[in-house]
Amino acid sequence: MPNFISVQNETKTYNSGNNSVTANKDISFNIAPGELTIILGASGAGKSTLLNVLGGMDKLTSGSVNVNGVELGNLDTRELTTYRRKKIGFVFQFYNLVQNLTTLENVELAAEIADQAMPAKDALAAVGLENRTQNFPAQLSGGEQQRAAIARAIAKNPDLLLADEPTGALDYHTGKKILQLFQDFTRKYGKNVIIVTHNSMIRPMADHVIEIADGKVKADTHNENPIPVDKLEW
Ligand SMILES: Nc1ncnc2c1ncn2[C@@H]1O[C@H](COP(=O)(O)OP(=O)(O)OP(=O)(O)O)[C@@H](O)[C@H]1O
Repeated sequence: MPNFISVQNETKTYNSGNNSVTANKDISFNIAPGELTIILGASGAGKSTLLNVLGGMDKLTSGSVNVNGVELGNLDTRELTTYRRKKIGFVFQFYNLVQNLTTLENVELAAEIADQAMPAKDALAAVGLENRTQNFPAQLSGGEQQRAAIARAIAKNPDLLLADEPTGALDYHTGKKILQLFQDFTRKYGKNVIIVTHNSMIRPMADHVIEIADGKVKADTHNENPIPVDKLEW
């Protein structure tokens, strides 16, 4: 089976004034279609940089990053914007919902920019928020806001769902329910999810674990039998 993602010698250097930081150094790995992947590493290891490159929010400095046949290094800024809008769903640690729009409107807004969007109400039902569609983000708990953010991401019907520390602001039980949604999403739709985290305790839930340290790949392993999130303890 061809790879869904192929990263070869990806390097990302940030230059500001006289300073330059190489956040990703010669990173290489492959991801198969339908995999739930965890990118694991300590703070500052370069995880968010890698996720931002995969999601088209940042341009790689050198190497090659191919996502579902799209060679990201060949895209200009406009093409990268189209890629980001149409192909990728994002979930962030602090939800990033638009505060003056209702839950439903937040999801509709994202669905509008995608080509094959799912109805916003269906996406909200998939995350168990069908009864909160008219509430504003401030009227929802943290866990509910993250559900809304996941609904917003999956409503785009993306090729790839990227989540950066999606449980970082949530308590243990709420965080677990959110992780369950990601696992359900991959299993139900056969789509790829990549979760970036520093929490190594959740690694058994993934099909594939890529460990990053000091901007490099430290380990690249697969779980033969990933554990359902409800069986996971940490
Ligand atoms: N836009 C930027 N400009 C300059 N340096 C940056 C930028 N983004 C990240 N860096 C630097 O790149 C390195 C890796 O950062 P990155 O955010 O990718 O790490 P991380 O593993 O996601 O860390 P954390 O878990 O704390 O978010 C750090 O030294 C960081 O300061």
